[in-house]
Amino acid sequence: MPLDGGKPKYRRILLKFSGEALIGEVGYGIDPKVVQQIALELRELNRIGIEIGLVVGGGNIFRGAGLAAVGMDRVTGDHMGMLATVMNALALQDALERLGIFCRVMSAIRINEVCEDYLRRRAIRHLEKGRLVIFAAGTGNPFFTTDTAASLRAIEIGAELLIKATKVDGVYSADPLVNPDAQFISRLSYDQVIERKLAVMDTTAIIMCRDHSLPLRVFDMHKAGALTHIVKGEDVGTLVSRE
Ligand SMILES: Nc1ncnc2c1ncn2[C@@H]1O[C@H](COP(=O)(O)OP(=O)(O)OP(=O)(O)O)[C@@H](O)[C@H]1O
Ligand SMILES: O=c1ccn([C@@H]2O[C@H](COP(=O)(O)O)[C@@H](O)[C@H]2O)c(=O)[nH]1
Repeated sequence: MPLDGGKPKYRRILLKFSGEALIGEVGYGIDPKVVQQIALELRELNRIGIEIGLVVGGGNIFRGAGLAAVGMDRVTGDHMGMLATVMNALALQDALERLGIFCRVMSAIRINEVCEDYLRRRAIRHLEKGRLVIFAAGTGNPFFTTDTAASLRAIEIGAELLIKATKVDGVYSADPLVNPDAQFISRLSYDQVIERKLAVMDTTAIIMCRDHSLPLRVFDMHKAGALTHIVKGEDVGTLVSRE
């Protein structure tokens, strides 16, 4: 969806996609149709000069906690989870490049034959040159999540907004996929998310956003055009900020 001449509100954003949402209709792994849809939306933002950092989860392939629950060493499981995010990042890079978008995957774990190492200054340089940067392998440390990696990278690169693209259309009073009576909430403070234990994003990530006054928007990644509306400053999904 074009911006119709409207000036974007944000110049640099960090977008976090759930890995699980990449499953789409294929049941496991990566649905090429979902990846293509995401790439098309990102092309529009890239075209109008928005600097885009991306973090993608790994829940469509492995999560360390899930592997530990069936007996695997937790750290090994987390390493597998981080490697899963690298695979997702490569799939997104491929789809973006096929649409003509310049893109770099930067990994928090060294895999030099596959992608670049994460270096903050180099990442910022890529963004300034109009390249989309996909931050892979989370924080590079076990016991963290890609939500926390997203808030960390957003703060490091000076993003003006952290956007969490997920399966639900915002933050609810309880998990809407579990509780059909959950109420949608359009605005919240960081402390309200923490005190009310609203589990849409992990607490470490919310605390980092709070401590660095980084606004967070949660929206449904399947809604076509929603990203463009967000970048224009429109009220899509839920905004978590200093109130
Ligand atoms: N209060 C709440 N409001 C909205 N969603 C909630 C809430 N509590 C829990 N959730 C759940 O949180 C999920 C958001 O997490 P999501 O699956 O997008 O990310 P993730 O777990 O970080 O990614 P991945 O799938 O890669 O592991 C939503 O799908 C929703 O079901
Ligand atoms: O900094 C990090 C980020 C992620 N992991 C591991 O990867 C998986 C997948 O990430 P999700 O955020 O759950 O999508 C996660 O479950 C961890 O096992 C990590 O160890 N460190």
